[in-house]
Amino acid sequence: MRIDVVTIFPEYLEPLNVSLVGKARARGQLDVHLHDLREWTTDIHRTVDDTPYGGGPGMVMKPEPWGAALDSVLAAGPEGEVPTLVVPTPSGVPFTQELAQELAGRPWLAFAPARYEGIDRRVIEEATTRMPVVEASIGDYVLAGGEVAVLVMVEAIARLLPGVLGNAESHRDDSFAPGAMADLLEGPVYTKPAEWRGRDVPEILLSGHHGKIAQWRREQAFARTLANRPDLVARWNRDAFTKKEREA
Ligand SMILES: NC(=S)c1ccno1
Repeated sequence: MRIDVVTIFPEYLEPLNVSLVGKARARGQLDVHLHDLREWTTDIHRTVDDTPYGGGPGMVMKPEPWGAALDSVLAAGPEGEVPTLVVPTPSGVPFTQELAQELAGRPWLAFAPARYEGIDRRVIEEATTRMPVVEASIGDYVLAGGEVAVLVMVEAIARLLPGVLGNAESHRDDSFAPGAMADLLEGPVYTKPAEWRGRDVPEILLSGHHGKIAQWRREQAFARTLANRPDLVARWNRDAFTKKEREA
C-alpha cells in the first residue's frame, strides 16, 4: 500500500516511523510519502490560509496550494492509478473498523489533514472529479488539526494489511472486527501470573476447555458491550445473536 500525506506539519507524522507502521514500512509493506503543503505556496510568506468568505471566526485553507499539492501527488503515484483521498473531519462519516477494513483493501491512500477552520470546499469538490474521496471522523470532538486523526487512521488500517500483524488471527477477535465480533467490544484479557496482588485469573481460562473458554469470552464481550456501548446493542437481535454464535 502507498500512503501520501499532505500537511503543514510533516513532523507531526514522525510516529509513522516507529512501531507497527514503522516496521511495516521497513518491510516494504507500506510506502509512505509525506508532503509539506507549503511547498506549493507561491508567496514569500508561504501562506496557506486566508479569511473566510461570508465572515466568521478563524481562517480557511486556500485552494491553490491544495490543488497544486494534489496534482503533484497524483503525478508522482503509480502510472494510471489514483488514490482514495481521505479527509479527516468532524463532519465526516464515522471512521469505523469496517471503514478501516475497506480502506485497507485499497492500493493507494492520500490523506488531507486540515488545519484552521478547514479546507476551501472547492478543493474537495474538484478532487471528487478525479479520485474517490472519503471524509471521515475519528470521533465527535474537534482537534487543532487532522494530523492526529491521520495517525489513528493509518495505524488502524495498517494493522489490517496482510503480514503486518505477526499473528494473522490477532485481529479476528478485535472489537468491532467483521464476523462474530461485529458490533461487539472485546472482553477482558489475562496473562501470567495466575495470581497477582490477590486477584486470580478466571478459572475457566485455566481449564483448557476451548469450547467453554470461547463461550465465556463471548459472554464477557456481550457484557462489556452492554455496559459500555448500549448504542451497539440496539443493532443486535436474537437472530443476529444466534448467527454470532454460529460464526464464533
Ligand atoms: N474528529 C476529527 S476526525 C477531527 C479532525 C480535525 N478535528 O477533528
